[in-house]
Amino acid sequence: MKRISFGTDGWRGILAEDFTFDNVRLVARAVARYINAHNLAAKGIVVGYDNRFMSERFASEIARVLAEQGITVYLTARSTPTPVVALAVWLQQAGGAVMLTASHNPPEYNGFKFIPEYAGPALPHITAEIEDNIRQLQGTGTTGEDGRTVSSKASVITIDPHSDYAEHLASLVDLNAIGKAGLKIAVDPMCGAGVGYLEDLLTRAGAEVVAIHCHRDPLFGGSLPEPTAKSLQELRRIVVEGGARLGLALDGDADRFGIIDANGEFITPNQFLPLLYYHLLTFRGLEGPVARTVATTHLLDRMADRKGLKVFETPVGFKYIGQCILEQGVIVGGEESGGLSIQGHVPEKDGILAGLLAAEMVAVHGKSLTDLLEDIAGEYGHLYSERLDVHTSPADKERVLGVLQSFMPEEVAGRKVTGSSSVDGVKLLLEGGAWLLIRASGTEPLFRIYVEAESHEEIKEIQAATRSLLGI
Ligand SMILES: O=P(O)(O)OC[C@H]1O[C@H](O)[C@H](O)[C@@H](O)[C@@H]1O
Repeated sequence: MKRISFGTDGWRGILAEDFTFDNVRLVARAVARYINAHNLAAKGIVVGYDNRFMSERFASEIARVLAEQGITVYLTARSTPTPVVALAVWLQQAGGAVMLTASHNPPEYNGFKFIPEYAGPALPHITAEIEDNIRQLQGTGTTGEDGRTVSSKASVITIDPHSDYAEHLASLVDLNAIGKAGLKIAVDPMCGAGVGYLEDLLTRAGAEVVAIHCHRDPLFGGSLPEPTAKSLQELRRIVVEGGARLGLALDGDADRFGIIDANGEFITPNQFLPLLYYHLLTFRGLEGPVARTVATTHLLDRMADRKGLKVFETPVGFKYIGQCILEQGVIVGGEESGGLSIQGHVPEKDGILAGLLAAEMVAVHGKSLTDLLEDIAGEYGHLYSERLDVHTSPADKERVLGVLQSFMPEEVAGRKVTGSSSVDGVKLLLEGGAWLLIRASGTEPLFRIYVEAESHEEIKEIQAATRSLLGI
């Protein structure tokens, strides 16, 4: 059996292979120990789940195990997005949450996220404590207990935070403007836990909504519940043929966003984050720093620099961005993989919020996102970015990790290395404003090579040179 560990965002495993009832009970016991050790049992814990195979059964088993350990459980009445479960921690003033989801992974996976009391993804010292608890429980042989004979010491209360969440979002987004603009918007929740959320909020705002993939399908129609350009072809077609002003998509647990503009172009997170920061600074008149991961566009830095504002650069993982939202007063924080949140919201990424903000921007500026991008390029110049995911064999992975330990070339593709960072993986800043980052993914068995430069040609050259330097 594979060692149970929490990666970039939670423990993920293949159903029936690693993700078994025994293991889920074990991890739930480990979380219970954490909650009890920190005197949070009386505050209770929220348990939510996505639309994956048997997620509801896993969730009720977790609820049972936690209640047996004397912890009050707030179990969601139906599948619920990760950001809604995070908000429920605030609403219930709970001691944390467990969210059953493998996010955008293939259908054969399920996963277990722990959201502590602060309502964002768990920081490494917290997941390390839970992992220690797992090892201790394994050591005492209590691993696979099914505990059915023990009676619950605490109650399991059913909750449905949908309407409170909708109300909260209405305080963060200008729904009136969306309604007034009479936008037609196509929505694709990709059969995930976000089904019903964007459709409901946009319809209530007064937009005309066309929605696809609004039913539960644990196989996600044969593709991945990941809102990328590749997987949003159908949404793209509906936007273009149906004359919609936007296409908005979510991943399997609705914490990530995917956006299609009126002309059918996929707006990457690295394009959307600067658009949003620009909107908040100029239109909403907010003034405050921004947080981005080390893998996310430096266009944000250009905007912040112009206003003398700070940029927080974090390792990959929204857990770090969430902390900047909580502690550094950033007005927006996000990452290239499609996560963002803003001041006033939970420090958890929220694809529903991101989609609504995109609609607000189109409504209030009266322009498409592509046109707004051109406006920004006029002021701050063009920056393009691309990520290459490179699979390696386990042996090659070790070799590449070894090479990366002292990877400091003087130049890459004929461009001098002018600076470096080891916040996460190896990041090299190149003359002329380009940069590259190589790191091992914490959620998939591969390396990611991220490059940002002023042209696509430059990106290709830097990618090729990096691959040949690393031999991958
Ligand atoms: O690059 P990885 O380590 O695979 O992480 C990619 C992404 O995985 C999850 O979705 C996390 O929630 C994100 O914060 C992270 O950016």
